Amino acid sequence: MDPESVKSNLVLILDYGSQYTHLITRRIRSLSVFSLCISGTSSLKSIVDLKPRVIILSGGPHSVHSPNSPSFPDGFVDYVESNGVFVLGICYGLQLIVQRLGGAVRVGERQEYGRMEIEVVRACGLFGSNEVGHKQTVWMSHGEEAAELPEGFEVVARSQQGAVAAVENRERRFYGLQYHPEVTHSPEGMETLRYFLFDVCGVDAGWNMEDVLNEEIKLIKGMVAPDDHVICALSGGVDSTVAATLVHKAIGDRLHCVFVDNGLLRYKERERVMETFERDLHLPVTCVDATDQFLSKLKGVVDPEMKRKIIGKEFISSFDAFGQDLERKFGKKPVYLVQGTLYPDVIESCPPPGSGRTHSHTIKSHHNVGGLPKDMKLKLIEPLKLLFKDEVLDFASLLIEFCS
Ligand SMILES: Nc1ncnc2c1ncn2[C@@H]1O[C@H](COP(=O)(O)OP(=O)(O)OP(=O)(O)O)[C@@H](O)[C@H]1O
Repeated sequence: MDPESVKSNLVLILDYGSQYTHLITRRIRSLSVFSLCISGTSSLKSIVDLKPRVIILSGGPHSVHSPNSPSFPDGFVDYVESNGVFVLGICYGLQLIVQRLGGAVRVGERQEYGRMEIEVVRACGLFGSNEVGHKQTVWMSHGEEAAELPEGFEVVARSQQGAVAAVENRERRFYGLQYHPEVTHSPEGMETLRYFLFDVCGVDAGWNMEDVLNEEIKLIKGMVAPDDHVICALSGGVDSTVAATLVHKAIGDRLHCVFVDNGLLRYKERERVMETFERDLHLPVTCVDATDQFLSKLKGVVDPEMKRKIIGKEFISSFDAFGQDLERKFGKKPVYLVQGTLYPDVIESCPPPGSGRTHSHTIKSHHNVGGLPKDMKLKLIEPLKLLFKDEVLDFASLLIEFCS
């Protein structure tokens, strides 16, 4: 699928702090549809800029009645309606829709936690061809419930206790599930997400790792000028190795990898790592023996936090020295630093919604040794920053095929 089609089928998750939000993102991707997760309190502009086809409002630990409970921005409803964007609220997300569109949410007499049975009470795209009367087990986790629906909304499923379990307003393209379809305790949950995305919203599937790989190579080639040099610090772990292999595929030997032996490696780790890089991955790597440098600085230090800081600082100084060597050799300072940042690193570096801390749109990159210096001149290349770990493993298998 070409990058434009991927973008035009984007499913955007607005995160209200549920422990399952990443799982929703992951589940949607497993249906070959690209999805991104941003804070539920993001500005309207940051939502509009992404031009999502579908928006999912996640669950969260809040009450819609709390004064500081997180919500979508003003103008959101107008925006989605005038652009034909479909919206699905899950748990707290459903309650937000109900409350903000003129219905009422109250503390339920029947607070529901754990496995429950729900019954379809009205034929609806969310449940595909399942007819009225179809029962399924779902995972509930809510204290409040939709007590009055906004005008034009219909209940399409109820729990065994009679609480609202699913709602829709087809005309306005708003849908809601009080339960969590993304968890395996809702065995038919994936089917429901599938019906919603493909039958209700008409999303096209087709996002795949091969396209991601080709697109990343294209991006890196476009970004790094022909006389630019790039550094990558390799730990021997999956993330930096995959990132480096990809960048090497894109720019060849203008990538310079460094592996630092800090004297704290496992038995024969240095030999094993270097052999893997050279023999199996054909990745040129310089091994820096900094054992004395690290161990002399760590001598006598017992506080673990202090040790961590010293190690971080010494790593940075080893990378600096490596950069200077390259500058002497090529007559130009390296311009970029490759990092194996993953999507969870990116998401986790945003403050949780409702925490009172402001959401930052500049996502900080925190995947590095002991923190990068604030005045660092190197620009970052983070080719894996939109992928989850298991996606990186798929990506790696593909990359190995691609490189062999
Ligand atoms: N011995 C080392 N030599 C060079 N760089 C290193 C070394 N150890 C760690 N790094 C760098 O620091 C980053 C973060 O280190 P950390 O041990 O937290 O890795 P990680 O998050 O598990 O990722 P990875 O899978 O790449 O190891 C690594 O990705 C790598 O860029």
